[in-house]
Amino acid sequence: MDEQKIEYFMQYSEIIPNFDAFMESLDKPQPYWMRVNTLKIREEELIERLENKGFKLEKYKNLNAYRIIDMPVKHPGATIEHSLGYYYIQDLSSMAPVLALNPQRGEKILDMAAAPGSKTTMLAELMREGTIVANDINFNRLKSLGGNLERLGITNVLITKKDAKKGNFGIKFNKILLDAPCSGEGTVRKNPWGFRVVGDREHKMLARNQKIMLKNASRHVNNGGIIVYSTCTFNPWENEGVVKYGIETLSLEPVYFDIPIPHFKGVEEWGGEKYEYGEYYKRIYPHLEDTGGMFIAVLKK
Ligand SMILES: C[S@@+](CC[C@H](N)C(=O)[O-])C[C@H]1O[C@@H](n2cnc3c(N)ncnc32)[C@H](O)[C@@H]1O
Repeated sequence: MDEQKIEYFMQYSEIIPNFDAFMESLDKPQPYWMRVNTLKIREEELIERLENKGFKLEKYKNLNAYRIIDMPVKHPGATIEHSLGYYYIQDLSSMAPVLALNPQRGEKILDMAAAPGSKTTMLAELMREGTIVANDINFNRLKSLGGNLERLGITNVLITKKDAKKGNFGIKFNKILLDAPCSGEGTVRKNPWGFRVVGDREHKMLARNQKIMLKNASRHVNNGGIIVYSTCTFNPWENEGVVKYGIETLSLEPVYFDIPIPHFKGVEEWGGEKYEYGEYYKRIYPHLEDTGGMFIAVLKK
């Protein structure tokens, strides 16, 4: 990692537990993870097929998620099984917001910033039946989303192209996933060349937009319904700060939840701000399970 990035991540030395291990992990290439698409194939059948081809896979707990230890191809997407939609390449950390949302058969779910659809496709796979509205503002990313839905054989998703800050979706939902656009610090291992260091001003601007999106999410969820707010960044202004706004200004209620993926609780103080309810939030760090990073909170209306 170059000096600029080292200096950048040092701003989190007080809040990220076992910080040396965290910094070391950022320098290591991130292993690939995959999720079996049981809408198209049985888990055992796919694993047998891939292992016969020379893949070495490690199942993760009772999830249909696997760490790819070794593979006979340069990229895990370069197989016929992938083209057939039998599996989806998705980091374990990115599965956590969907597990927190806990989709159920028959629900109406809005995925407000959905493309390219890692979480939408996982929602569809877990809920089997029901309706998902998958929204994004970026046309090219929406095309990838459409391609992924088609490849995975998912037919219960409506795609919309609205601004999550102000778009009106016409109906209310039982559950909303707001996987918000963020500074993406948790993707630095996956994309070391694409990762851009940003300053306080940009973090604050992102947080402002995230709050506006959360407000729009709150307008679209039924009373008693839940919003899962997630980002793939570590910055507390974009995480605990946005959720604090949801609790104090939008009258949302934090909900305790659990996920089978190692994590730490939310931050209580950083950058001149104090935050309550840390124990309600999950922070997934790269040095815990050799993944990317993720923040997740569940809020009830
Ligand atoms: C973190 S990514 C979403 C990843 C996606 N949930 C997944 O798991 O595949 C954030 C997304 O927000 C979208 N976005 C940015 N600004 C937006 C806006 N104003 N309204 C809707 N989507 C927006 C971006 O195009 C991007 O696809």
